[in-house]
Amino acid sequence: MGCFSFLCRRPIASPIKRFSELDEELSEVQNLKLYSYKELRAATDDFSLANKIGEGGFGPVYRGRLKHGKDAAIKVLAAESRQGAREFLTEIKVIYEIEHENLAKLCGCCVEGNHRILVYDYIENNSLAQTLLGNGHSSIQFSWRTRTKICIGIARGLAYLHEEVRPHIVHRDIKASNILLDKDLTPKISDFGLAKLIPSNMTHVSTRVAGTIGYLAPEYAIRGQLTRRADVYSFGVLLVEIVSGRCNTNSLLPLEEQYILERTWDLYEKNELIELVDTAMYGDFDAEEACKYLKIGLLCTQDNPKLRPVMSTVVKMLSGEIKIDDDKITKPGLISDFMDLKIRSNPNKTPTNDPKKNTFNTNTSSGSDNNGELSLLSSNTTSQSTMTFTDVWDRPN
Ligand SMILES: Nc1ncnc2c1ncn2[C@@H]1O[C@H](COP(=O)(O)OP(=O)(O)OP(=O)(O)O)[C@@H](O)[C@H]1O
Repeated sequence: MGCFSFLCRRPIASPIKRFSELDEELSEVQNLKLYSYKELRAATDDFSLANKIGEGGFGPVYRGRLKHGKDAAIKVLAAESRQGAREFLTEIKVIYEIEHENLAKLCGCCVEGNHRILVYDYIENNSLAQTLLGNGHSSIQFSWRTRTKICIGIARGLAYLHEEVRPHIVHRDIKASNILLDKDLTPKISDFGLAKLIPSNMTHVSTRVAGTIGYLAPEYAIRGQLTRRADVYSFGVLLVEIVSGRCNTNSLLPLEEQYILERTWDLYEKNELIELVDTAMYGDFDAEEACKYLKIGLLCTQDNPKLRPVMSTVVKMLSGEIKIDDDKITKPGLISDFMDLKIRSNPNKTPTNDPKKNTFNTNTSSGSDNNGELSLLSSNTTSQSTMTFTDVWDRPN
């Protein structure tokens, strides 16, 4: 059995050089609210550990109170961040001045010396990864009604990005840790650092592949051809996670249950989809609607991207405005089928169910900054294991 590992080999450019090139682009963003480092330092009590609320691939995130009493989430680009200055700029260019009930609001940024900091509206109830999929570490009860509201909200946010904003925006990293919940549990899509703008005269863009294993559409992961249907695929995976209350991959389960899409398809074929619905609701849900949601998840993750519905249609399906045609569902696309690859954890590492730990990044274009190698980027939330990722992919005989 051939076995090879993909390590992070991205050369780390001098931050000053990277910043000066990108600052020029930043100056083109109109009406950008700039915060001083001093103000953000005061808001977070000198970036104290007590105010730290999380850590992603970008760097640490702090809760802070701004001058006028408004709470903010303050995301500091870490010097060693693998997402880096480019993602900082993308985030600003893509979502600054875009407002929608289901999108996290970027209020402004700080660009002083080597400091690069993003400032967002503070969203009270953490992410879906930390709450619904957080293995009981949250006191929030996700009733069936709450789940439907969350699914429809995310779908609306995506439909807005895909179909209403010009040029259209593909998020590229839709996943449970990028869906934040406000005080009313309204979902807010966050983290636009990987987003791409699709010019109106183009059906797709060819790009370096980035996203998270388990949510990546196979045709995008393999060929790097990005369309809005790649987000639809990721949404489909997320939808099944929300209904089932489990992560897309769980290596602690029996083999046939480990991968959520394989499991969903298997149950769909046996007409037993109800088995997948989260037992944490103790049977208190609308069974027909829950199975319909799972079928919509399957429609969104079909292997042929053209068969996946567009997000405005998904909104209508979820809200019952249009009926779904059961007979039209075809098998989900799985990266493992596509590449004949199975993903397994490094045997020396404790298996993880943390959906936040598998950010995938490969360059399909020539002249890449990592020589076209596949790499797995750590996006750990724990401070111990930042950027040391050595997962192994196995190629079966
Ligand atoms: N606007 C916000 N309001 C409240 N908390 C936030 C906000 N933005 C981020 N957070 C918190 O910070 C954590 C880290 O967020 P971040 O977007 O940097 O990384 P991530 O999505 O968890 O991981 P990755 O970088 O791999 O996508 C989130 O899980 C959340 O708990």
